[in-house]
Formats: sequence, C-alpha cells, structure tokens
Amino acid sequence: MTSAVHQPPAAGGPGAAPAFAVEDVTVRFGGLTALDAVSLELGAREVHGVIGPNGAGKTTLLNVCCGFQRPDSGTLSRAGRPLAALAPHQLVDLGIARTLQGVGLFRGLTALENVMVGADRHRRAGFLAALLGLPRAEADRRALAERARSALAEVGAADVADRLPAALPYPVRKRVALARALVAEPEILFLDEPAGGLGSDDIDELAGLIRRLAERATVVLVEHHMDLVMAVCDRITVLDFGRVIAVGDPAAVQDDPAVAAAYLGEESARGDEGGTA
Ligand SMILES: Nc1ncnc2c1ncn2[C@@H]1O[C@H](COP(=O)(O)OP(=O)(O)OP(=O)(O)O)[C@@H](O)[C@H]1O
Repeated sequence: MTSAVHQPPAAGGPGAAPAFAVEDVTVRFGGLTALDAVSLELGAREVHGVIGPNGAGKTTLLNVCCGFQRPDSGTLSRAGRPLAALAPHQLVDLGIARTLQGVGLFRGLTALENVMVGADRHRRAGFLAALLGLPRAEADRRALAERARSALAEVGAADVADRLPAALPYPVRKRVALARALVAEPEILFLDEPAGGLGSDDIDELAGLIRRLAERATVVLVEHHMDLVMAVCDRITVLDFGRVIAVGDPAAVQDDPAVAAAYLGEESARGDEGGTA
C-alpha cells in the first residue's frame, strides 16, 4: 500500500539531471493563475503522482509538460537539456507519451489501427514511401502492426484488435488508449486520470501495469483515485490553487497537515454548495 514495498527509483547517479524537469512555471488564464511558479522534477523510472483538489492545476501542469499549453514563464528540460517552446508533435521524438482524460480514440479505426497511430517514432520509411506503397513502407507497416499487437497484449486487450472503439466497453477502450501511448516505447509517460470510470478490479490491474511500466519508464500519474496513487507512486506532488503545497513519498504526503487542509477545504466548499460529487 505504501512506497515501502517499492524499489527506490533509479537515481541515474549522484548529480544526474532529472529525466524531466519543470522549473518555476506560471500559467495564467485571464485573471486566473492556474499555475503559480510550479516546479517538478522527475527521476528515471519513478512513478510520480500529481494530486490536488478540483481546479488545483493538475491538468494544466500536464498540458505544459506535453507542449499543449505554453507557460507564461518558467522552463522545461529533458535530461538536463532545455526544451524551448515544446510542441506536441515533438513528444514522440523526445520519448514522451501521454494519455488523455477519458479515451480519445478515433471512431473509424480499429483498436489495432488506433494503437498504430501512436508509434510514429519507430516508422523509418517516410510518408511518401508509404503513399507509394514502397516495400520499405510495407515492411514498416507490418512491424508496426506487430508492435501494436504487443502493446494491446500488454494491457490485456489483444482480443479486441480488430474491433471498433464503439463496440467496446469503456474500460476496454481505456486500455486501448493506454496501449496507444505505450506503443512508442516512451521513456516518460503522462497518464491523465487513467482510473476514471474504472471499477476496482480494473484499477487493481492498472496498478500492477503501472508498476511494471516503471521498470522501463518514468510514469506521471494525475489521478483522483487516492488508493491507486498511494499504492503505486514513489513520490507525489500536491497542488492547491496552482501552487505546490507538498512533495514527498505517499506516507509523508498523507501525514502532511497542509494536504489534509486542502482536501478538507474542498469538502467544505462542496458542503457549502450543497453538492454531493
Ligand atoms: N483553457 C482554460 N481557460 C480558462 N481557465 C482554465 C482553462 N483551463 C483551466 N482553467 C482553469 O484553471 C484552473 C486549473 O484547472 P485544471 O483543469 O488544471 O485543474 P485540475 O486540477 O486538473 O482540475 P480537475 O481535478 O477538476 O480536473 C481551474 O480554475 C480551471 O477552471
């Protein structure tokens, strides 16, 4: 349940640059400061949770890390190399992949084809070769399909390769979406609420999968499901109103009075609104 059962993340040696770092990032939407001088350091093969009450800035932070949101100020770096104006299309080449909240699969493509879309990094023949049907492109396509099948197998969805997303139950669609992120063999994987909409059996399987992935990649987990976060994370960053209020291992974060206060504040705000969500 706690980090005590986990191997410590590979540190990469004393003084090694973090696998990925965000430094002093601020994002404003009009008058609202969604992120306020936020920093985050990810070690190699670390599972890092990002938690916080609704509206704390978790998705905005993930969007900044993946080039979907340009910060107003602050810097990003990958293994010590600054990333200037990171754009989403560069992610795959940088060994970075993400899943979206929800699912986000293409309706008209089978599960296998959806997963193949995630693998551009490993395509060697160019688009023109593919268009002209050159042999290299066909060999690439077959190799890619093989890799996509392995990714589907890894998430326990090999049997749905030829089905369209609409024909699949929601938890299975989520697995396919995860396979699409895995097929590029990312070194850093950002997961945005992967447990959303899943039942407890699927969440247990997801926990096992995340720990297995951490043997070869850094995993960032933005998640509301606290049991999952506490069970799989090596370290956790807690955001509240766009600020980092705590960073530490699960036990330390659970015992941190500032974290309890942030979540209690959220509950009492809901109580004031008479809401139940
Ligand atoms: N594109 C946008 N335009 C204006 N405000 C935004 C935009 N995106 C996010 N916000 C605001 O920024 C703040 C942080 O939002 P964000 O979605 O990052 O929080 P979150 O922690 O992911 O929340 P949740 O847990 O509800 O998903 C919120 O107040 C949100 O309303």
